[in-house]
Amino acid sequence: MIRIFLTGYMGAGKTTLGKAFARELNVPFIDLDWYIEERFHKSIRELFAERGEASFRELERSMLHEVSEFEDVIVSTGGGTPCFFDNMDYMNRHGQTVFLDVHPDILFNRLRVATRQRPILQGKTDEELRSFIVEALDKRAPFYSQARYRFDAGRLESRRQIAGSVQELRALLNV
Ligand SMILES: Nc1ncnc2c1ncn2[C@@H]1O[C@H](COP(=O)(O)OP(=O)(O)OP(=O)(O)O)[C@@H](O)[C@H]1O
Ligand SMILES: O=C(O)C1=C[C@@H](O)[C@@H](O)[C@H](O)C1
Ligand SMILES: [Mg+2]
Repeated sequence: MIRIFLTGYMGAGKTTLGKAFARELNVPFIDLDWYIEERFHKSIRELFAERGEASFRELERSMLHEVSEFEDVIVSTGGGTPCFFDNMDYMNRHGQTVFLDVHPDILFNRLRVATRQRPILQGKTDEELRSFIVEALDKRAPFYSQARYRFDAGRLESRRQIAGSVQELRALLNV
């Protein structure tokens, strides 16, 4: 049985790598953000706006529990998922966990072109975004570091790099 949770900050590559990894292993892929959006027929941005973050986190936790029941699955979590409740511990008990560790400069370059659909980053200037990322990584490090594996996902900028990263991840997890 393969049940793997990919965690990491926004833009770390959870969705990109998770999708490619699942295809390689021939197991279903679930992106927790997409799963929530489908279930509630609303975007993450709308859910944040309508319910507020605290209520979103409750809902995210219950959806995490739901997808953790599946056998043979690659789950890409939301960027904040590991940092609330006992979610990290829960994932460690239910499968293999990976922290996609990416340098803040790379995250900045990836995220500055895509802040619109990410409610937490919306409306920030470049300088605000840069320091926000550094501070958030600092705050979240104690949670992300509880993942069983750490993987450098800094090379996802082309199909070739994604394919290479998939092979490296496969070797790390021995699957
Ligand atoms: N087809 C592609 N071609 C080139 N680069 C890509 C492609 N797909 C993804 N990337 C790169 O991978 C980065 C990681 O994005 P991704 O959406 O996978 O992160 P994430 O961890 O899922 O973020 P979030 O928590 O916001 O959902 C992108 O910003 C982009 O730089
Ligand atoms: O880092 C975060 O807190 C978030 C990341 C996204 O995946 C979404 O789950 C949402 O935008 C919150
Ligand atoms: Mg994603």
